[in-house]
Amino acid sequence: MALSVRQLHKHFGDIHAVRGIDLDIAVGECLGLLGPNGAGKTTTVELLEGIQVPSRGSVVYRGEALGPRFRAEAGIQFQHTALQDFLTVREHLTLFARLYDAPLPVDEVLQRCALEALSDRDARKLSGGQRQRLLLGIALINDPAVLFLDEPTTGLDPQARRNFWSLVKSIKADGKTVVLTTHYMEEAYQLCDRIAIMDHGRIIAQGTPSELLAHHFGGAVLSLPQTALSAEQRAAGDWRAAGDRMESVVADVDAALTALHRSGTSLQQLLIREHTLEDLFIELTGEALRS
Ligand SMILES: Nc1ncnc2c1ncn2[C@@H]1O[C@H](COP(=O)(O)OP(=O)(O)OP(=O)(O)O)[C@@H](O)[C@H]1O
Repeated sequence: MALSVRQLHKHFGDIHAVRGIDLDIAVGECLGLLGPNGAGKTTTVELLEGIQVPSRGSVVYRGEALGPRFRAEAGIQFQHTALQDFLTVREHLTLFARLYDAPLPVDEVLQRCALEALSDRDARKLSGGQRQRLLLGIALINDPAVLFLDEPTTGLDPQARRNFWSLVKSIKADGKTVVLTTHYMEEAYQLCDRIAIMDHGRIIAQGTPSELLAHHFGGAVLSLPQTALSAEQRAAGDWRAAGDRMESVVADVDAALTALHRSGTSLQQLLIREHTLEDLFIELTGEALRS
């Protein structure tokens, strides 16, 4: 295992932010931590990074407590406040490279993160996506074995987000272990081999995306325009609003369609789709992820 966590707890005064987490992250795996705001994702990642000290429990990296080996082999993508005014992209990478005994050549990291054309630009003049690529470059400067990305694409436009995903995929292909927190279901689906869903400081489900879906759902999701359902049906609680339509998670599609047909509901505009991770997230936490 790259990282093993046992019975991890973190208190901030009266707030019990992390409440007994057990987690194993295999070498070369990309693990995604998902959860609603305040679930404890950032605190958990900071405990894994050694930035926060657990109130109770242990974090072990390759069989050892977090120590010099972990610090040499971990890469952390910081928030943009870590960037210095007046320094260029290249100067940032050079500055952070000095912190390590055997950093990667700055030019290699520039190329890796598609920053070559921006190397002399003042970091304050970067777009959101370019800044995230610089922060990723800083995290990669020590050629880490394990990379931590905390909400790396929040606030990026869809194109910049996709570009960032391609970069992370190429880094994964090098065999690096990646720990990622995200609010974006598609990001988790695209990048993560395994997903842990957190709520109220606990992991409430974990597995590969397909395992999670297979374990929690049979059947499918039915979708009808709101106008196709009677007020009584809408109030019954089996249907939830999804834009101008209503959706219902059903275990037995045949039985559900027969019941709808018998009740006189028009099925002309019926859509049937597979379950997604978003459905699972809502089912488990009662909240929608930010899209
Ligand atoms: N340094 C701190 N001092 C006091 N409380 C804290 C501190 N850091 C986090 N918390 C609290 O711990 C809980 C978990 O916060 P955390 O930031 O880990 O959640 P999160 O899942 O990352 O949320 P978000 O998605 O909003 O970033 C919250 O109630 C938060 O207010």
